[in-house]
Amino acid sequence: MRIGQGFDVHAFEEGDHVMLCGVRIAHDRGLKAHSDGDVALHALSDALLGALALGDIGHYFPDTDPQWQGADSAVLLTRVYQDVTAAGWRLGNADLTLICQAPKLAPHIVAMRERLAALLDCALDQVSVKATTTEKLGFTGRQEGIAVQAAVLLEQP
Ligand SMILES: Nc1ccn([C@@H]2O[C@H](COP(=O)(O)O)[C@@H](O)[C@H]2O)c(=O)n1
Ligand SMILES: C[C@@]1(CO)OP(=O)(O)OP(=O)(O)OC[C@H]1O
Repeated sequence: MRIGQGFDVHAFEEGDHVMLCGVRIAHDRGLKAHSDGDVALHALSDALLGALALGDIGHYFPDTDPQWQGADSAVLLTRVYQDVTAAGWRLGNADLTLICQAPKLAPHIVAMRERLAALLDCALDQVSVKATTTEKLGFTGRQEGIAVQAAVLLEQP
């Protein structure tokens, strides 16, 4: 077994939605990024890479490369997971904590888990998505951005 963890932050900017775990969520702000800004998929991708000591997504998909401008982070995650499976590993389980004061994420948790399960070709109970505020403290509490922590366990089939 291998364990990995990932962490990512993106700041809010003007916009009308955020992408989280591949799900489009209406909001009065967007997330500033080179890609589509899916901070949750970035943290998860980093956790998968970290589990196998393969580096990070900035190394795989540099934000200086126009190829990844506006990229769908689901495509990036899929590429990362292809490398994981090609190396002989598969997901045991993943657990994500999404940290923001807003938007309210509870109504979207099931859709996010379903999307992750589809992207990682696994069962729903292998992917957990949780949300927490920081009680209005810090940059997430001031609604300046969203942070995500991800943990994964990989197994060899
Ligand atoms: N953006 C968020 C943050 C939290 N929730 C849910 O609210 C509940 C209370 O959160 P705490 O800050 O006290 O940890 C909890 O059940 C979260 O799932 C949310 O929906 N959206
Ligand atoms: C995804 C990539 C590539 O488009 O850019 P961003 O969307 O800015 O995201 P980040 O988490 O800063 O780093 C990974 C990237 O290089």
